Amino acid sequence: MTGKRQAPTDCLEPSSKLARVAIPAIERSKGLPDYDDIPPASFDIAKGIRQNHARAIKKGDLDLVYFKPFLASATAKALYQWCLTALPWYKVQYRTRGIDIDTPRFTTTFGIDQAFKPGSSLSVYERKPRPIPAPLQALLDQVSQATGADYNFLLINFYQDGTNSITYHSDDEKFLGPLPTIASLSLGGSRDFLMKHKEDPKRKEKFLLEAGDLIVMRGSTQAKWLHAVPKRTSTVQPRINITFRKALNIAGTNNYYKYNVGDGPVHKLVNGRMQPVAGT
Ligand SMILES: O=C(O)CCC(=O)C(=O)O
Ligand SMILES: [Fe+2]
Repeated sequence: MTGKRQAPTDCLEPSSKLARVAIPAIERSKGLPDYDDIPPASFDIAKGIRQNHARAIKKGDLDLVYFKPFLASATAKALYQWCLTALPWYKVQYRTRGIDIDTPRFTTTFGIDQAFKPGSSLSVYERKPRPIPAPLQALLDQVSQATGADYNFLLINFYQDGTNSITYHSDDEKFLGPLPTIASLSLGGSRDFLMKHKEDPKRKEKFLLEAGDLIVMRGSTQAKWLHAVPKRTSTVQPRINITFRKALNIAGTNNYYKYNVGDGPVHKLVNGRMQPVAGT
């Protein structure tokens, strides 16, 4: 796992946690805010894409593409601020194998799996899926174009400070299919991104992910490697990470909303810190 600083329960956090298809208006459900209220963005993602900054990192069963950066600095900043203030955030708590888990970061997600047919009932889902807000759909389209892969979900993490983390895991759930491509965009403060091989402990990688960077994990990377953003005791600036994925079926939608939205309150930024918002 990620070392001594990791809270023991953090180690048990499941790895689980992204529609080019337009999602129809979704009926409101209790406990979910009105997503039509997500404000539009003043920036134009398409104009903020930096070209020709991609490097392929292929070492046996490790298959990465690192865009450093993918977004121009001003666009990365504007997107960070917009995500932080416009999106509903959650701090999901759940019980697994008899242990209470408090997710050590804030999360949110948008999207619906590929099996969903527009017009069919959404009641089969454990939690109502939410349409991808326009600025994030524009971003998803650019990431899709640059990486040559399709995505239908965005999973978004907010690491408020060094106590926030994601433990070693791989995004290898069956509902992603074999050899999934997962693209991961960093915004805000820099954080270390660690990778280690599942079978060969000598094989390790470390990347300092900075604002605007996009790292893409492809091929057998999820099957053979783990990745983590460990806790830090040194001062780190708040960071947002957006991952792009393609869930093939309902299991993906149910899993992603369970672990990234859950049933608790929405959190918003109040005086620079995330706070639960009363009444939501
Ligand atoms: O924050 C990051 O860079 C990694 C996030 C991640 O691995 C995940 O959400 O599955
Ligand atoms: Fe991951």
